[in-house]
Amino acid sequence: MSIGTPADFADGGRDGRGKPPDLFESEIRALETACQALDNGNHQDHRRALEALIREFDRVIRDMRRLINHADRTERELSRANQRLTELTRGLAYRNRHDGLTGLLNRETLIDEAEALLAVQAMALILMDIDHFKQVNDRYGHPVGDQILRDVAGAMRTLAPEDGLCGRLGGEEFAVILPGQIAGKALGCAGCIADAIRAVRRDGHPGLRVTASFGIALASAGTSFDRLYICADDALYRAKHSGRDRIEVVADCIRGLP
Ligand SMILES: Nc1nc2c(ncn2[C@@H]2O[C@H](COP(=O)(O)OP(=O)(O)OP(=O)(O)O)[C@@H](O)[C@H]2O)c(=O)[nH]1
Repeated sequence: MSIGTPADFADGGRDGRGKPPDLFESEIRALETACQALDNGNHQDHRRALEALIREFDRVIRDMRRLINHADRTERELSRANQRLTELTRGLAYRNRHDGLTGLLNRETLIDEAEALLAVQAMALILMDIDHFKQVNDRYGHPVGDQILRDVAGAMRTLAPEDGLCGRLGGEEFAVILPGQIAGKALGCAGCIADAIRAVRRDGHPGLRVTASFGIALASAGTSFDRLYICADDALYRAKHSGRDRIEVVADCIRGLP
C-alpha cells in the first residue's frame, strides 16, 4: 500500500533552487520513512518509523501549544492596546471640546453649538464676567484665582437648566446658552448663578469676596449668533459700567440695539 510520496507532503524543495527551507522538513522526513517502511520494510523498520512519527507528532503538539499560547497572549495584548487607544481617542475628543481648567465647554465648541441651535430655534445667551478678577489674582495669588474659576464653573453646571449649555469663553468670561426666548428663565438662571458666586468662600482667605456681572440677550431663530453675542456683550458692558454685580438684559436682539 502506498499513502504518498515525498513530493505529496513537501511544500518546498521541488525545484531545489532558491527556495527557503521547508518548515516541516523533519516531519516530512519521518513521514517519508514511514511510507517507505509501510511499502517495503520489515517489522523492525515499521517499529522505527512509528517511533520517529511519535516523536515528531509529540513535538508538533508541543509547538502548536506554544503557538496557541503565544497567539492568545498577543490577542490579549492587542485587545488591551485597542482599549487604550479607544480611551485616548475619547480623551482627545473630550479635550478638544472642553476647557482644561474648568471642564466647561470651550469657546469654539460653545459657539458652534450656539450657532447650530440658533439656526433652528430661539435662544437666550447669558454672558458673565467675574468682577475685578485681576485684583483677586493680585491679592490672593493665581492658584486661588484658578480655584475661583473652578467654583464659578461648578455653580454654573449645577444651576443652569438641564437644556442649557455652559462654557468658558476665555479668561474670566463665561456663557450659558438656553434654548427658547424666555427672558424670565434666563434671568432666573443668571440670578441663581450670581447668588452662588457671591457665596463663594476660600479657606484661609476670610476677606475674599467674588461677584460677577451679567449681560443677557434673546433672539429668535435665524438671528446670527454674532448679532446675539454683540447684544449680550452690550448688556454686559452696561452691567459693568453701572456698578458691576448686576444683570442687564436685551430682550429682543433685533430691536434692542440701534
Ligand atoms: N487665575 C487665573 N487668572 C486668569 C486666567 N485667565 C485670565 N486671568 C486673569 O483675569 C484677569 C482679567 O482682568 P481684567 O480683564 O483687567 O478684568 P477684571 O480685573 O476682572 O476687571 P473687570 O472685568 O472690569 O471687572 C487678568 O488678571 C488675567 O490674568 C486664568 O486662567 N486663571
